[in-house]
Amino acid sequence: MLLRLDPGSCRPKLPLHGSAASRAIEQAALAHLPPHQLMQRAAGSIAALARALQPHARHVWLACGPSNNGGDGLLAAALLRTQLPQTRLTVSWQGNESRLPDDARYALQQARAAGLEFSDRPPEDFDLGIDALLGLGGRGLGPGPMADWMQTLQQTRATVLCVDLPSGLACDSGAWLNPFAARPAGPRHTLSLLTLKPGLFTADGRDAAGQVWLDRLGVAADQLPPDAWLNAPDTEPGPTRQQRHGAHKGSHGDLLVLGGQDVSVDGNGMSGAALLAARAGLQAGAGRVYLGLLGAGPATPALDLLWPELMFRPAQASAEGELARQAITVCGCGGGQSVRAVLSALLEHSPRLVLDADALNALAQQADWRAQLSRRLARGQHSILTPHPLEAARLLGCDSAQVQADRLQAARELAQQFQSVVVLKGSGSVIAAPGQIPLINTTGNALLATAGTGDVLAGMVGAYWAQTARPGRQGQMPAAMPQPSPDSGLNGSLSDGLEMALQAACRAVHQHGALADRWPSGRGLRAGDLLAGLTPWPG
Ligand SMILES: NC(=O)C1=CN([C@@H]2O[C@H](COP(=O)(O)OP(=O)(O)OC[C@H]3O[C@@H](n4cnc5c(N)ncnc54)[C@H](OP(=O)(O)O)[C@@H]3O)[C@@H](O)[C@H]2O)[C@@H](O)CC1
Ligand SMILES: Nc1ncnc2c1ncn2[C@@H]1O[C@H](COP(=O)(O)OP(=O)(O)O)[C@@H](O)[C@H]1O
Repeated sequence: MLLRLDPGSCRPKLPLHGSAASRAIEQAALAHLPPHQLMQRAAGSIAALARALQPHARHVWLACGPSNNGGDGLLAAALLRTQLPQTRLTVSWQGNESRLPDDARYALQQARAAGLEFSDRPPEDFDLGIDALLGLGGRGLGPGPMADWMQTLQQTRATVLCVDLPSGLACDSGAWLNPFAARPAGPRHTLSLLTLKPGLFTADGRDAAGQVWLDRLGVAADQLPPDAWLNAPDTEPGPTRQQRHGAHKGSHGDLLVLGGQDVSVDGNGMSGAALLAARAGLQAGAGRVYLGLLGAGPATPALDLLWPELMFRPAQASAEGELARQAITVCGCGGGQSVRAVLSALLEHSPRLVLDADALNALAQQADWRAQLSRRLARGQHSILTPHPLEAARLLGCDSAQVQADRLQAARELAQQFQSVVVLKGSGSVIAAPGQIPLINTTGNALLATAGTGDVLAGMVGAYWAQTARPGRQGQMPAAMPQPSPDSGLNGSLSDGLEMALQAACRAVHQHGALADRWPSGRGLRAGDLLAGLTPWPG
């Protein structure tokens, strides 16, 4: 059965299996099925999707590689020959007949028996291209006919259907291994077979894959634990605040935002970043939002005229005093070097701390703060880190290309090292918690690639967390909080406190991306535009 995956509405939470698990599931299935049955199912599914995508195609080009991915394409071509008698089909095949796996050899025989037209040159004109060059076993394409075909498939304005994975996309990480960019010119679809692969949803994967489809080929994928889950927080509307009556502003949690370095400090004024985070916190439903601007000078505002609900407080006194011990604190947005003045106190006292931007950069510079952060969980204090790839790289002591080469691993490593929930931002944000299977977010797009959207996210994370976890209620799951389901990707050993942090992060990241996905096409998106769309937890 074909399943179309729509970002933002993937429910229930779907498991993602990397190459090793996918191969193990494939081997187990092959052992119980008659010869060639699995590949026949794969070919049937490819042919069905090809017909659905281009029902009136005049010319279909199938580029087929040297092994089973190519076998899928060859067998689909044989099927399409009988299913689309009026359509011209051209097959380009590259491989060594003496080294073909059994299924692929059978597929080549079927394609030849069907009387298909073979050509080493892509047709001048085609309505549908099928990329069946490399799948699970693919490496980057070196120079040669396959690389030329792949480039044709990237440059064409015709629809392209990738079989299992776009050729040369790393299944486990979404890293694009080819020397040319993963930036298709035309509409693109990927039909993932048997399992959904993590690489389709993060790093270069989303550009390379386009619209993702899944066919499990009649094989259950629950035999092996997944390598990741798709992030699908419960978006069913619960009772809205209008439908609840007993609450007061304290019931919705307090949020303290510390950041926004004043321009007088070193000429780098970033007050706007903290204002965005604080406004986002208010709009995402925190009951009370306090704002401490760092490095305040005589001209530092003490009032947000557009959002007078925000309460201004001296930053350092708040970090060291009662407020930081009670509230959820979001620290770092536009903090510059001034963030150093408050970080140590927060790491010591704050029960629930979101660290973003310059707070992460400061941590990267100072080993004793990193050690302090790592010890917080054991002391019952919880932390959420929201790095973009460069901030993650600074924390890990590598460069951002290395982070992007394996985002899942980078997020897992950060979560483990700092005993924190981690949101590694960017296309396909990865959310990880210590010892847990990470999640990949499906919402969001490059409209968010503009200054300040990360500050809005940090405020949202803080606000959702404030509504789910309040000091003094530690260990209790509020009624509004969806309880972890068996398929939630969270194992039983996750403490309630960490679970709440993880759920707040998952929900915030999902909603943040969904706002950009719903934004009218053709209109630019400023970070501040996101604010109007924010809703409190859970309504
Ligand atoms: N068995 C079945 O019934 C089913 C199979 N299925 C399908 O099989 C796919 C997995 O098949 P697969 O394991 O044969 O791997 P695939 O990706 O086709 O090729 C790997 C080969 O290519 C070679 N190679 C790699 N990179 C290269 C490069 N740059 N340039 C040149 N050569 C390169 C590599 O060479 P080597 O690394 O050994 O030197 C190796 O020989 C899976 O994605 C799905 O589509 C499903 O439909 C379910 C049913
Ligand atoms: N191409 C993209 N696709 C999806 N989300 C993106 C993309 N680019 C940026 N984002 C999102 O936008 C936000 C940017 O955050 P960040 O880099 O911290 O910006 P800033 O510090 O300017 O606020 C993150 O939530 C990130 O995941």
